[in-house]
Amino acid sequence: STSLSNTTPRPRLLPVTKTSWFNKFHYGYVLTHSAPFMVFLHSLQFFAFNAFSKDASRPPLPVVYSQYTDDILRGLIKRLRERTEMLKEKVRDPYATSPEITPPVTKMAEEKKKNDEEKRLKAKKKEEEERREDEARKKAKVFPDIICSCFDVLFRPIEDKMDTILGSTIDPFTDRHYITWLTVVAVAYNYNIWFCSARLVFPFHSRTTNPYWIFFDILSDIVNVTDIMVWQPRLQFVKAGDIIKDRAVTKVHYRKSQRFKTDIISILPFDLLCLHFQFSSMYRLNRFIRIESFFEFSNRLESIMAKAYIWRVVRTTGYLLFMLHLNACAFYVVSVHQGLATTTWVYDGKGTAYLRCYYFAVRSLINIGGLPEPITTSEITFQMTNFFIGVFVFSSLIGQMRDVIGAATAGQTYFRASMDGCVAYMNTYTIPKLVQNRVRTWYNYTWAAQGVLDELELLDKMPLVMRTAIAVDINLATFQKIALFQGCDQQMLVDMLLRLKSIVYLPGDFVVKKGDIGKEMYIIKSGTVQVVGGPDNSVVFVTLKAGSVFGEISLLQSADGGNRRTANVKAHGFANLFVLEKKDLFDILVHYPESQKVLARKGRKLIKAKGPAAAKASEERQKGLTLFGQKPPTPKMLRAFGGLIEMLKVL
Ligand SMILES: Nc1nc2c(ncn2[C@@H]2O[C@@H]3COP(=O)(O)O[C@H]3[C@H]2O)c(=O)[nH]1
Repeated sequence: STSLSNTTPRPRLLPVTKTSWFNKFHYGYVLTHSAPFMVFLHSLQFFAFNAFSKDASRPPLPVVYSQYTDDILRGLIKRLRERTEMLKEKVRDPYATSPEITPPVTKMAEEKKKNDEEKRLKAKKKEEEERREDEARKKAKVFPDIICSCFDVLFRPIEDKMDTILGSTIDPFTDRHYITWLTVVAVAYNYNIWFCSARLVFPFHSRTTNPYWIFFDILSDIVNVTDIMVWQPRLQFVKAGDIIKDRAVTKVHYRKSQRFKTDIISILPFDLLCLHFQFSSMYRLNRFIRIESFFEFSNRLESIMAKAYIWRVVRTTGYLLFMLHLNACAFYVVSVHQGLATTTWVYDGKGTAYLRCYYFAVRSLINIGGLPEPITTSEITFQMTNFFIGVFVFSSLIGQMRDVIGAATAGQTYFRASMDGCVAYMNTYTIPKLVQNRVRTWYNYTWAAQGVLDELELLDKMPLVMRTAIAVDINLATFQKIALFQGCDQQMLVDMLLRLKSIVYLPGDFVVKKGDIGKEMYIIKSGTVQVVGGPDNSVVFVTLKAGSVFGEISLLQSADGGNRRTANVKAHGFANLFVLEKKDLFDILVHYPESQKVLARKGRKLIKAKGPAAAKASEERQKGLTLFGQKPPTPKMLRAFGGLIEMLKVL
């Protein structure tokens, strides 16, 4: 075994000759039969070597009696070693290749399995959806079932593809993809109503232009069909307050609707009649009834636009232009019917027909005047109708335009009216010009800074949850940074936000005056205020910036009877402040005992921090600059906080 355990070549004691296969076999036979003799010889040699060796501690050199056996055994050991290594490896990594274990488990195989599973689930879901859809359709007796089935088969691949892009259903109010798509549908609708009517009347069809018309007709039809088959069936809707997002149900809901019927009628391809009759846009007039798609586009666009009035103005202008377009078409028809250039009133056939007729329509409908006198009965009837349409329809459209613009500038109008009213009032009571100017400045600055005079009035009609969302969005981040409120309950901060009032102070205005009774505290939204004192309040002790709180001392010490302001605070530039009234603060704190404790602790700390200022003040008092004359010493303040807590407990 000593000789076998080592793979390095060993010195040979016996000469080895090269042998044939027969000799090897024969040699093996001899080896097995003469084994006892060999063992004896080996032992003798071992003892002799040990006895005569100079260095007995050295291990004996291995003896090879048969090169063939030695090689076989070495090969066997090598294979055993490799196998051991492989098994060790397998213990470390279970995915390692193993020859005796059935198919190798790899990550790729796992992924494939996962994909297959996903595909299977998807197919199952689809099957389930189709089954439910069939059931719902049978229940609802959707019209027209055969057409729907045909379209379903045709559009299934597109629907599947859209599933991955759009999701199985769409929220029609917020989904930007849908609103973009509606723009395409609105363009297609406008193409049909403007061009089909013009093509029907004016000589726009010719051999050269017809291919273009056909191309655009087909394009607009593709848009409409895609809208009906792919987009509309996946629009979510509200049923008994629930938003229905199940594709099978939304599809059936659409197909059951009146709109679907109108849509189907609007895309019936009467154009195919052109194959038999003359090419005309008359066969496309059914496309006009899909007007709801345009209104839907208009409403959705309006709801997402920041300045919706711009779209309203464009839309109303569009209505005006379309009325003129229809009138131009009607004028051309009447002219052709009478005979072009037969009278002075009809179109004389010169120049671009559409442009000339449109010009006539503008002059006639908007009652600009300067028109040739109608002569025949049909001319007089036409002109009279035009005047009536002009008076009623156009005046209402123009009135609508005025409303749209008026609504857009309503805020500005309210601000102007409010300011004018105030100025008139000040003039009545002959208020000094200086004060009047300050009032005007306040109006202008407040409008410029906030875009509204009274924020609370604006939010008043909203439900509490909406007001909270808006207040949190605008001010919570500022509040969380205020040292006094850090560690307070978040809900308490939200409650506070809802009671805040925004107010603007002009440069130099006194926000609080020393000795006044403190009824509210302030948080600076923007701008700066200064704590001032000394003769003529000319000494600035502290400048407070956005996010600072002031006016809290007189509020928090009121339980102890000390409810007077301890300093003068005036606005440095324009200061936009939040006001929190004392009553509101106390009402809120009653519900948050933990935050109340935190606030009391913070309050004590803040007062301590203001200690040096008070010390400075006392120094200055000696110099004649009384700043915090009535501010109580710190221990008293602590008692004040204690008193506040007691009072709140009683409350
Ligand atoms: N007393 C005092 N008030 C300060 C100081 N710095 C800022 N103030 C604020 O000035 C405010 C004046 O009115 P309050 O006494 O209600 O609350 C006061 C404080 O919030 C200071 O150093 N001392």
